[in-house]
Amino acid sequence: MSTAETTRSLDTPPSSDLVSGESPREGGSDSMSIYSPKPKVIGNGYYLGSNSGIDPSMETIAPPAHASPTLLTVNPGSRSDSAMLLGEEGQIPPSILSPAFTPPTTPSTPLMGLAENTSPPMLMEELPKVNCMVRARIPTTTGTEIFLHLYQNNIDNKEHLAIVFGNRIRSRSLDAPREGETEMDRMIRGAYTGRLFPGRTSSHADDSPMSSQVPSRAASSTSLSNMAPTTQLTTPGSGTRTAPLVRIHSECYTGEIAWSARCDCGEQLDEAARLMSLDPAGGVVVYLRQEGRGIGLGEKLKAYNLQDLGNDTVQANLILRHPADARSYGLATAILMDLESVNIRLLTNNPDKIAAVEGPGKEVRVVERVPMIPLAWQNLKGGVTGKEVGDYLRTKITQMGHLLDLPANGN
Ligand SMILES: Nc1nc2c(ncn2[C@@H]2O[C@H](COP(=O)(O)OP(=O)(O)OP(=O)(O)O)[C@@H](O)[C@H]2O)c(=O)[nH]1
Repeated sequence: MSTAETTRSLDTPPSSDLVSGESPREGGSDSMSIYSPKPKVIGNGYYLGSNSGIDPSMETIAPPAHASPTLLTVNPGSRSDSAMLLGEEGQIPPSILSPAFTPPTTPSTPLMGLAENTSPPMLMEELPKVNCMVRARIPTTTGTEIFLHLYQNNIDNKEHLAIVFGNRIRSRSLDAPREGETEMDRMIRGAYTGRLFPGRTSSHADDSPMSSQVPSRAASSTSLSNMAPTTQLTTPGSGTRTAPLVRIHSECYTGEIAWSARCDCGEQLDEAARLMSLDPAGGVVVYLRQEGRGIGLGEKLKAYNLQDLGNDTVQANLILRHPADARSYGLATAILMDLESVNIRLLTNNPDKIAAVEGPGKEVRVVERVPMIPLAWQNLKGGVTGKEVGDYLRTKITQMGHLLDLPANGN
């Protein structure tokens, strides 16, 4: 399934009309982030892992991505490929340390050093507030119909998305009545039950001939509060599975749009969609606009050049003064709560993502992890292959703790 349309930027200012997660608390957005390793920050801005030979006492708060770089002296005893880039004096040429021109707007907090990569992620103190602005039915090229939900939030000005499979999952914030709106307004923003058809006049009643095939949840505030959740707790691996499949997917322009074989992001998105379209419990792809593990597209492209110069995906981020992973998942937690999908089966190999998406108060529960095994490693067609993706996957396993066994053939 093509994902091009889901990644087009529609940046708008954050809305003041936001619906909160279930247990909002006081606090600033600076505490929003979780998940990623905390970098060592040298001087006013260079990140290195704890195996860098740098005095750990120098660890401090990460500066903004556009902060001026500070040159770094590396430990001569641990000279690596990346250190080779640092020049004869062990210093990074200023030309490498250009400011981030596409800094992420999703806030993230300090991250842990690489050696601490497997320790539990810090959880945010407060979930962001999210509001589903509009929803629309998308018939896809595979024949599966999806409902695309567009969200605004109170911590960045990006429009994050939820791609909903099946007809059981609805957004509370979308369905909530808005002051002064007409039935036509509701239908135009997607707050209808069932299916739209020419001449339909009510968002609630569905008198279409296809009504038996579509959801029939009423969309009033009283009926919403009485609604049963779309998910029920299941014992993993047994019984009827009613928890939806969920994929928390981070934007990857290169892998989803530019046919990149450097990563498996496009393959993962397609495979998640395929699995969800087959699953009776339905599914949600929460599509977070945190390109390049949160560093932005421009910085990711620089990281690719550094990879071509002999560094791996983690080293490249570090050389560019970014953490190995700058993402956060509070928005995903809040969106899943809004979709009343609080017991989920999560498609991931990333252990930190599991802990992070559950939220500070376990607002969401991952009742099962469903691994994402690269198609090529299963000898299936359609997978991304090649040296670059092989190196990338190996680094994620060996350095980022991803729960995946390297294939015996070393593919
Ligand atoms: N900085 C950087 N980001 C990358 C690189 N390759 C892919 N990405 C980004 O990584 C993100 C996807 O992360 P992955 O590590 O593939 O997967 P994950 O979400 O951590 O874990 P899974 O749930 O198991 O897939 C997307 O935002 C991509 O744009 C790279 O070499 N450098």
